[in-house]
Amino acid sequence: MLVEKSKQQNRFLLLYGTATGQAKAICEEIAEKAPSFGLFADLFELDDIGKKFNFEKEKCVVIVTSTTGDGDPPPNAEKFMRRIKKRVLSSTYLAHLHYALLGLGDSNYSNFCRCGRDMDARLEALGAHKLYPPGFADDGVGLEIVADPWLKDLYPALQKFLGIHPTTQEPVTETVPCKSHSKANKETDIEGPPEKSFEKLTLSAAGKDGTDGATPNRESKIPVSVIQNSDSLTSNGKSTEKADLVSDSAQDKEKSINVSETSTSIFENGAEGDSHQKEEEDRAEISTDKQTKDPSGAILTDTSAAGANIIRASNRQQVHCSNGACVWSETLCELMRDISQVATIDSSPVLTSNPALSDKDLTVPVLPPAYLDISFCDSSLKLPSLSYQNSCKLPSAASEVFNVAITEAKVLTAVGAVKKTLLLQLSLEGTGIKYSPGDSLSVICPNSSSEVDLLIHRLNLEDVADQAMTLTVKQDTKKRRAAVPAHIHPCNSTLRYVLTTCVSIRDPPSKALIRALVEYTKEDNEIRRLQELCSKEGTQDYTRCLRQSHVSLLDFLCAFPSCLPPVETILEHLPRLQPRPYSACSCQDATPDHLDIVFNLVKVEANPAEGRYYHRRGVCTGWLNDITAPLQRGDKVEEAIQIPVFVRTNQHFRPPADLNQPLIMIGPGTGVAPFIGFLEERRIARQQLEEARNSYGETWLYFGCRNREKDYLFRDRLAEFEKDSTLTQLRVTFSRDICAEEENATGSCSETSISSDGCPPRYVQDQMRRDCADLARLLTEKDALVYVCGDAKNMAADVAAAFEEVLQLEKGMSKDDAHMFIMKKRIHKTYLEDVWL
Ligand SMILES: Cc1cc2nc3c(=O)[nH]c(=O)nc-3n(C[C@H](O)[C@H](O)[C@H](O)COP(=O)(O)O)c2cc1C
Repeated sequence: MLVEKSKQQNRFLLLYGTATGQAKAICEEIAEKAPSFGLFADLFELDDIGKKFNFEKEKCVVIVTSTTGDGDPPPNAEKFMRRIKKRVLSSTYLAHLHYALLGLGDSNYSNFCRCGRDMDARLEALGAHKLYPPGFADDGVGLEIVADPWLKDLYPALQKFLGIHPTTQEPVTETVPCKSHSKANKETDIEGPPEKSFEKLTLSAAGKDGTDGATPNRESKIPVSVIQNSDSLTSNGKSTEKADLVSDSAQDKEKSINVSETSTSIFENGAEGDSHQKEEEDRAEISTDKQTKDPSGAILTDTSAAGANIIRASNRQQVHCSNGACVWSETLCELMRDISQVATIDSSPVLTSNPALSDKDLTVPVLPPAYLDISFCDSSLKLPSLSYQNSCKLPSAASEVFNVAITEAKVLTAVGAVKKTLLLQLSLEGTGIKYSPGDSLSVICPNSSSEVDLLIHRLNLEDVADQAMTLTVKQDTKKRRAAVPAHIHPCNSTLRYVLTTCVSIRDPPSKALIRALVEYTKEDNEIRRLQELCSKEGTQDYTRCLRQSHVSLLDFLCAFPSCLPPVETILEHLPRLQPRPYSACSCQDATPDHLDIVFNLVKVEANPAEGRYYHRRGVCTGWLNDITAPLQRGDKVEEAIQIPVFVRTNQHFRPPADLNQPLIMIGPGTGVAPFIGFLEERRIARQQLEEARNSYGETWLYFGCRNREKDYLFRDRLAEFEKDSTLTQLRVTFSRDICAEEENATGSCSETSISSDGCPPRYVQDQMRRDCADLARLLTEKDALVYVCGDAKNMAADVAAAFEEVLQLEKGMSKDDAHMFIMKKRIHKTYLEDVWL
């Protein structure tokens, strides 16, 4: 049908570049809505250029692209970028083309929306014309703040350009508002103008205008009693909605990656690990730091294993009353209180708007059409060998998926350290894996079994969770291009398996999901609050309450006890569970048989005041910690502990081939990981090239941690690198070792410098300022390569600011000039970041 319609003059080309699926989801939404505006989209990846579309012949193009890595194009936009960047192309090459562009990025990264910006500049330089100004949406504060208005302007701009009269628009038929009073809007919204992707809810005094039934107008009246109810609830609110990543298209399927045998055993290991873990030790560690690179943008945390045990041991009564959902939720809350001694749910900030929205009209998204049907076979299923996520293409995979054995698990931090840091040694034997320092290894992990248990319990699905499940597309769905999400097995699997391995249950619920939940909620005050949270007016509330507080689906459902959605709705909206990348902390030339990764065990405590009702750990780090518990204890394991992994290459963040080239590496905490590989490689190259000994470029490393005795990672190895001059300068700062005298007494002199006030520098950037003469010389005279690895939010920006200060102080540059100097280095890829949120 699409092909046929594509021939029509109301067709446009719709292209996306994505690393984790958000740009694709936005494009799918555009394609879905286009027919309502009399338009038809041909949807492709940017890198389908030359294969599925001919850019030279297109006249109207819409592009949505994210940025990944360090300002790089996503993997499926690289070829496109190379094509349009060809120098031979003239300034009129694309003069026939009109385009609209939406860039996605995150302002926590230095190169905000670099790919979108570069693409826009390049298209313009090639003579293409903008349909209207590009949008650059920030995932750090909420994509929809920019994306929604940009999307609103898109259809009229396309209609105008393609000469489609606005009156030829089809009505939006899927607009259905909420259940009780807002149910009233269903019918009226069906009539509503198609450009409205939101339905309007108007509040008025009770009884003034049939508050409960359907009203003929678009604006329905919500009784004051309801408003007061919603006010009496407790909560706060915040930001952005992550686009759903649900429907990966069939074309994404690549050759089957069968990791199920291992995956299954690993998931069992996970559950086992849950019960074995050293709770005492774990409880001593409290950290809210996000340590792993998380492509989905979600905090990596995990449920306490104790939860599962409590749940398993509990007597799960199914009490049916007029409000069954409520009963389930209360039971759940009881369980959660046991786990974490949390306060009562009704103290949740998720429940109260701030600033108050109770007296505001709300513009809420149209009800996304339901499109999945689920059926269960009566008997429980012994899971067959399943391919991971239904063989759906894995983002950024530069290699096949391999099952690798964990041969060693070492705790690098001392007892009492604030965070526990683990080093895992992974055997490469028989895998053929090739990697270079700077590359990452993505670990395919399951969700926490206890969290899945809790979710199944909350959704009242225990009876069917282990039965054979079949997912199909609803016959009468209004969703265009509806398909079972490509990363979910449509049959021969179980709900427990899908919730464990295919979908992300830790992300805050999207606005589209919240809108759908309205339909399955009984209590008026909860309905109103759900409407607020998914409304345009509640954007700030959504960001604060859900995104910034890292509220999970389970937290959210606990806050809304009368909400009991069918699991199909949940599966329609949950994003795909993403693999977690970790920098290689080794060098293949030095240790060909294994690859090391290092990470902090992420922990987030329950905090009802922020809407989190249960203690959790990183999805991946918690799991890895559990399954390696025997290795950490030094126990002998009979069967190898295997995990599925794949390699992610990094084109730029790698040591220079030329040993003469000076480099400055900044890697506090686990940010030091890639530099261990860098230094190993340089050491070997230096040994091999005798002559290089005389012209070896200066090699500086800045490392920072809290305490010298507790979390100085790789202390001995760094000392060895320093001793054999692989490292020419090692600078280490300790943020919590405050006494300068003590430092002097115990520290090695080369590690840290004491200032005239007797205080050692606390952070790497403090130390950098003290080295300003050397750093300025290295930057301006030697064009040293700079590598920064670690936390994006604070450290990376502070380090860049420190470099700029150094240039101002030592070279007399103005603030702007210093900024420009570093900016140029970024553009020339001599200032590189590998950072995470
Ligand atoms: C590993 C990683 C690197 C990123 N690097 C950048 C960056 O350099 N600049 C930027 O603006 N955003 C960066 N982002 C943010 C993404 O562009 C943003 O989250 C976007 O919404 C993702 O869209 P996608 O799912 O379509 O890839 C990065 C995200 C990840 C996970």
